[in-house]
Amino acid sequence: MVKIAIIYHSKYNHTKALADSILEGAQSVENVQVKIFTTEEASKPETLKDLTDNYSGFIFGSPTYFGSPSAGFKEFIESTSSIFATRGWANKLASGFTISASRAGSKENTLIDLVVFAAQHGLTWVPLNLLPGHNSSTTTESNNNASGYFLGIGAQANADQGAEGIRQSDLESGKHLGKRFATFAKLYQPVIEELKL
Ligand SMILES: Cc1cc2nc3c(=O)[nH]c(=O)nc-3n(C[C@H](O)[C@H](O)[C@H](O)COP(=O)(O)O)c2cc1C
Repeated sequence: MVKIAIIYHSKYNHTKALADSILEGAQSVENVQVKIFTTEEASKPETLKDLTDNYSGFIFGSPTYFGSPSAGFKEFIESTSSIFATRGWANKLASGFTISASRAGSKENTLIDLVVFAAQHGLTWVPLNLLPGHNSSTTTESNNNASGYFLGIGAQANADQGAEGIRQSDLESGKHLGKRFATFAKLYQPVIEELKL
């Protein structure tokens, strides 16, 4: 069974809600097992070993704090140093998502940081592949990928609300990414096996 993991950090549950929507999309794909981890859980040595030995791909999620991944997510990044050194994640798949209060809010920078993290591990990045949803006089924020990101999901949540303040269209984008990533992981599995060190 192909296994994928969603690994996220969230202080106020916005990133968590987005992670849950990705989980829902990924679970709709047969013969793929998907598990969700907080960065705290994922950083434990035994979990890192399990992720390295048994998983084919990771979807990374962090809120955008001051235009970059949160300190919690960065701690997770740094906990993977020994895997980096032994190329334990090389040729597996990765994708990513972030959320912030502003429509833009410097989210692109967070996504780029996630791509660089993945590239340093030799992970192969799966982009969102949704057209920008809200870029004309006839579109609204209720269209998927309303903020028009390409690398991954750049979602928006109102600063004065909990998970109910997240755009529904972003949660739909989450389901899209989960389903797309799980499908990729299933089809890509022979490549991962072929390229195993
Ligand atoms: C320390 C801190 C820094 C933040 N920096 C940004 C930012 O750079 N851009 C932005 O649009 N929102 C920013 N926000 C708002 C958060 O990105 C937003 O509330 C997000 O949805 C929180 O996700 P979480 O509930 O998963 O922690 C910041 C919030 C905090 C607490």
